[in-house]
Amino acid sequence: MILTVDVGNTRIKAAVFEGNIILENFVFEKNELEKKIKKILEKFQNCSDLVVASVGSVEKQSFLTFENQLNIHFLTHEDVFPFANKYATPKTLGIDRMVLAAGATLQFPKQNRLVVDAGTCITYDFIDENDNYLGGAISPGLRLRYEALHNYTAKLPLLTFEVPELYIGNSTAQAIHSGVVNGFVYEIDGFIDEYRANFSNFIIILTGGDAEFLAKRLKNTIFANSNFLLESLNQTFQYKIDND
Ligand SMILES: Nc1ncnc2c1ncn2[C@@H]1O[C@H](COP(=O)(O)OP(=O)(O)OP(=O)(O)O)[C@@H](O)[C@H]1O
Ligand SMILES: CC(C)(CO)[C@@H](O)C(=O)NCCC(=O)O
Ligand SMILES: [K+]
Repeated sequence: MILTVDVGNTRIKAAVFEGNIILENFVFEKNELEKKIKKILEKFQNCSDLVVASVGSVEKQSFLTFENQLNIHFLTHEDVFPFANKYATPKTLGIDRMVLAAGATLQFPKQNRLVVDAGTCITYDFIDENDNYLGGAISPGLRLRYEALHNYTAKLPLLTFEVPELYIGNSTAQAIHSGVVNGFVYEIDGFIDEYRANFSNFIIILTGGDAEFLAKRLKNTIFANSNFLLESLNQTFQYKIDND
């Protein structure tokens, strides 16, 4: 059994795998990290390896208390990945994006792949059919957009996600919901259209905290899987074992 941990900028997600099957999913806050992992390992005593991708402030040290229970793999740029990294600044590429790209490369061989991760930030990652990672885009995620409008103005309230009734928002609240939620959907559809116009033989994978909502709203049809990063962590680890 493998315990995979995704430390995002907002929260931590984890899953226990037996082969390719998820036995259980977990979501928790950073300050609960040690307590929660301890609990997971009490329940799943056959876990042999812990695989972590962290883009948050959690460092490798936070996992070392579990070192005598199982092997710790804190993924970095030094690990082996199944694609050629053509990013101009490969060392600053987020480890979550590298893991997503690895999952896309391994799961969807010999085709162009676009991974859209709608989390704290929206990230777009493109790996071509020859397994070259080319880059993509980073933009503010849904909640970040609501927060930015409030934090950087005097008059805009902090609202939480609500599906707008209209695209012509007829009140402050409806205008904000329309701008944030419709803008978010239009952005993603716009990017997908652009990629589709330039590449054929093409798969789009959608994941992240807002994937479920998006899957219903996008005009483009896509492969949506909220667990794609955790599944990709499991696959990246298997790949590392086979190729190290
Ligand atoms: N309970 C929740 N807490 C925070 N965000 C949530 C929650 N449920 C859904 N979301 C949505 O998920 C988005 C954050 O996504 P996610 O949890 O994947 O971010 P994250 O933990 O920072 O991960 P990553 O850094 O990998 O994007 C927010 O925009 C928000 O709309
Ligand atoms: C963009 C985020 C915050 C998304 O989680 C993460 O991948 C990150 O911190 N990336 C570093 C910058 C880059 O990927 O080029
Ligand atoms: K993200």
